[in-house]
Amino acid sequence: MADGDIRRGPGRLGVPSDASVILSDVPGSFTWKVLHERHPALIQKVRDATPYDPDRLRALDLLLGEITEGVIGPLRGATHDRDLWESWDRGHLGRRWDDAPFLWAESYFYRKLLAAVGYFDPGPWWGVDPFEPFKQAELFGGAVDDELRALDGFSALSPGEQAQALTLKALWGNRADLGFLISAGGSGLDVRVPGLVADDSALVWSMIDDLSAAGASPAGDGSPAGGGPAAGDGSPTGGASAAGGRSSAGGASPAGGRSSRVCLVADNAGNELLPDLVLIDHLLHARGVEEVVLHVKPSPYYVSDAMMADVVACLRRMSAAGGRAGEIGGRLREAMGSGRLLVRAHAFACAPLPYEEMPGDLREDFASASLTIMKGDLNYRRLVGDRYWPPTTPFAVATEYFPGPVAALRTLKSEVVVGLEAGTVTALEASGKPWRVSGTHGLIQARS
Ligand SMILES: O=P(O)(O)OC[C@H]1O[C@](O)(CO)[C@@H](O)[C@@H]1O
Repeated sequence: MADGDIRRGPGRLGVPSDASVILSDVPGSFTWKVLHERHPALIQKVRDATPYDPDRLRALDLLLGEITEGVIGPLRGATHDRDLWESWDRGHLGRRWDDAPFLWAESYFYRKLLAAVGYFDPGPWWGVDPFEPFKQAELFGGAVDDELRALDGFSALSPGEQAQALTLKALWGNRADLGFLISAGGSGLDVRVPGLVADDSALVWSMIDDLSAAGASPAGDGSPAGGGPAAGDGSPTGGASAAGGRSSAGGASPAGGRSSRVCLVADNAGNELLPDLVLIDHLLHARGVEEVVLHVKPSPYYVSDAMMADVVACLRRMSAAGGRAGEIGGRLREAMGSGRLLVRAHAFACAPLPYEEMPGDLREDFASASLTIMKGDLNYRRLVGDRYWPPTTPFAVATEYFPGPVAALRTLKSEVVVGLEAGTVTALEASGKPWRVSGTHGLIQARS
C-alpha cells in the first residue's frame, strides 16, 4: 500500500477528504513521542518491576532495538493468534513503525511486549501479566480507599445528583490510565477542567430512562423506574432484588425489538473500573436494566486496561471495603452468578483496528444492546476512527456505521475529537493549552 493510501485509510462514507489517518511520522509530535519516548520508558518499567530471566531480558532489549531503530517485525514462533494478526495486518509488517497508523503501531507494540515477556508461551512466564505490579499498587492505594468510602454518602444525593455523580466518576476515572501517567512523570496529571467539551449526559440518561420506563419499576411496584437524572428511585440501595429487576424489564422491547440490555466497553482497571462497576450496579439495581455486558480485554494491553482478573480483583476490593462499596460488590457478584452481568473478552478488543472493521459476532452483540457505552480514549479513537477529523464533525456522522445507540465517556488523551461546537473549538484553541492530549478535558457524547 502506498503512503497516501495509509493516510486515507479504507474508504468510508461521510468521512471528509481531509480526515486523514493519524500516523506517528513527525518527529517531536505527540504520536511520535508515544512511540519514541513512552514505549521505551515502559519497557524499562516492565524490566524493573518483575525479576525476568536472561531470555526475557534479551527479548525486551531486542524489542527496544526494533522500536527505536528497526522496522516492524513479525510475531515469532507458534502463537495462538498468528492468524488473527495476519488478518489484522494491513501491509505494515516490514515498514518503519512511524509509517504505520498510530493506532496500529501502538497496539502491535503491546502484542510484541507480551511476546517478549513470554506471556503466551508454555513455561514459567505463561500468563504473568507484566503490568500487574502497577495495577496492584493502584488498586491497593489510598486513593481507592477514599473513593470507596465516598460511596457511603451516595444515598444522601437526589436521584438526579446520583446520575450526574455516577457519570462523572466513570468519566474522570478514565484519567487513571497508567500508560498515560508514564508520560506525565512524577508531577502527575495537570488539574482537570470540570466543564466538559461536549456533554450529552442528558441524552444518555434519557435513553437509560426509556429502557427503565419500558419495564416496570426496579422495585417491582409498578412506578416508573427512571424519569431522567432527576426522577425515579435512583438509589443504588433502594431498589429491588436482582430477580425483581429482571422480571420487570424483561417483557418490554424499548428500542424496536431490543431487550433492556446495556454493553459497557471497559477501559482501565482499578480507579476507572471501580466507578464503572458502581454504574453497572446502578443500571441493574436501580434503573431496571435487565442485563449488562461488560467487555474487557482478553490479555494485558495499554498497561492498565481491564481484564477479567481485574474485574474479580475489583469485586474483592469492594467486598473487603465493607459499607456501601461492600453492598454493591455483593450485588454485582450475585448479578454475575445469575447471568445479569456478563463479562466478555473478545479478541477484537485488542485489535489494532477501528470498530468499523469489527467482526460479525461483536457487531451482533452491540446491535442487540439498547445502549453501548464506550469508555476511554482508545475506545473513542476506535469508535470514531483515529483520524484528523475536523472537530466539528457530528458525532453521529463519525459513528453512523455503529449498529446501535452508542455513548462515549472519555478524557481527551490523543489528537482525535469530533462533535464539538465551533465556539468551543475556538475557545480551546485560544487557551494555548494542549487540550486534546493532556487528559485535563472530558467529554460525554451520544447518539440514539
Ligand atoms: O486508557 P485510555 O483512555 O484508552 O488512553 C490510552 C491512550 O493513551 C495513549 O496511548 C496516548 O495518550 C493514547 O494513544 C491512548 O488512546
